[in-house]
This record gives sequence, structure tokens and C-alpha cells, in this order.
Amino acid sequence: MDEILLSIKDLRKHYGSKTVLNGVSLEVKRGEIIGYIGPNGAGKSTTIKILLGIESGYSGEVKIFGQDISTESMEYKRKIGYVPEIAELYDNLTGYEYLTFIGELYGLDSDFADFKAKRLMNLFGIGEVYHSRIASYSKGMRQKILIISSLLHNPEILFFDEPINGLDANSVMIFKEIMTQLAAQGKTIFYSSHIMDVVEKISSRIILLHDGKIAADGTFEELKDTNKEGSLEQIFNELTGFSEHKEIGERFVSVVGEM
Ligand SMILES: Nc1ncnc2c1ncn2[C@@H]1O[C@H](COP(=O)(O)OP(=O)(O)OP(=O)(O)O)[C@@H](O)[C@H]1O
Repeated sequence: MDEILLSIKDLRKHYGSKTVLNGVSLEVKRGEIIGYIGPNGAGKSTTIKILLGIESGYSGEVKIFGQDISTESMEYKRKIGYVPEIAELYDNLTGYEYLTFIGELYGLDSDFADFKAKRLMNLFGIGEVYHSRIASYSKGMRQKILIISSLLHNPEILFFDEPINGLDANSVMIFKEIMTQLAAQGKTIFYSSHIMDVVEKISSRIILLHDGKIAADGTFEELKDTNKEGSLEQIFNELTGFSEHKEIGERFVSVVGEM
């Protein structure tokens, strides 16, 4: 039987009078790669933060590994990895210092975290900056550090919020392969991004959040069957009722030209 690792029932979240999540329900099975998409401000990061226990004040039920996260211990967090959309790295630390620190937070022995982190950085092509301060890293290097830090403790579930921001095309190919291999090993991945062609290719299932609710949920093939448009980008435009890109672009440029 397919093991359900994550279940959300009737999740609702408000910020003041603004409703962000308005009754989201879903179940995620072990080994799935969920592409979690939706317009800016749809509530994708909010959902992920609730799942991680960072954001409270919601209604509904959230279970991870079968345990209600509002009542159970924090122990489940040891089995979770997270790449946040916006992250503060400790600029004064070196890659070595940061990654061994994160490894230790997750309960790894410092020498083992060092051994693992160094090889992962080498494999990601940034081994030469292992002992340089993060302040000197490029955007892509920082993103690679975040990805490595989310994986050091070999978690069961991964939450990736725009993980490939700043990665070059070759590194994106490596990252896609890493996701596929992790899922094949039974890791579960919750992947939120606006880069539709990557979501289309990598996800075993795509969930579209719109107006606080799930507007579509299925494989890319299923979404294609129920919507007349072809690419995921076109399906996204259709399901979110958006067709004014040309007109808005023209008006935008016209305002730019005003002097
Ligand atoms: N701490 C907060 N206080 C008030 N409003 C918030 C807070 N966090 C998020 N919001 C609001 O909740 C809505 C959803 O934000 P969220 O970051 O979850 O969207 P998102 O789908 O991840 O968007 P994007 O694609 O732009 O990253 C937005 O309108 C945002 O302004």
C-alpha cells in the first residue's frame, strides 16, 4: 500500500482580514515529487512554513509521518529538509563552518558532517571555496550551500521553495537529477517554483494553488487532458484566468517612457 507521509485537511490561514489559504486538502505519498505552483502571493510559501511548524495560527489538520504537527513533538523535523525561498546565511562563516554547524544541529557528528559536506560541495563544483567566507560566494554558490544544508542529514521529506534560483543551466540539470534519484530512493519532495518547464518535467504530480484553494491536482498528462492548453505555462495561465500579458506589457513600457 502507498504510504501517506503528509496529509492536510481543510487548511485555512488568515493574515488579519486577508484570507491566504481557504480550505486546502491534500495527501502526499512516499516517493512523490509534488510541483506546488500558483501565482505570486497565492500562499505556497505559507503552506510550506505551516508544514515546517514555522508558521502557526492556522485551522485545519496537518499530519506529517501520521502525526498531527500541532500536538506532537518536534521530533519529525529531524526527518525534514528545507530550502527556503529567502534565506539568511551567516556571511562571516566559511562553507565548512556553516555546513558542519547545520550538520551538528541535525545531530551529525562534526567530523562526519565535514566529510560529507566537503564531498557534496566538490560534486556541486564549489569545493574550492569550502574554506572561504560565505560573504565572498556568488548567488549560485549560496544556493548550492542551501541545497547541501537541506540534505546533509539524509531527510525523508524535502521542502524546496524556489531551490534553483541563481543556479546555472548545468547545475539545474544536476539538481533535477538529484531530485529524481532522491524520489527513486523513496524520498518525498514538495517543490515550489515558478519555473514551469522544470516543474513540468520533474514533478510526478502538480498541484496548482489559486485563490486560497487547490485549482488543479494531477500528473502533467492529467492536467493536459482536462485543460485545452499544451504547456504547463499555458495551463497555468488558463487556470488562473490570465490572458492580459501583452496589454500589461505594453502599458508598462508606455509608463516607463513617460518623462
Ligand atoms: N507574515 C505575514 N504577514 C502578513 N501577510 C503575510 C505574511 N506572510 C505572507 N503574507 C501574505 O500572504 C500571502 C501569501 O504569501 P506567500 O509568501 O505564501 O505566497 P507565495 O505563493 O509563496 O508567493 P510567491 O510566489 O510570490 O513567492 C501574500 O499576500 C502575503 O503578502
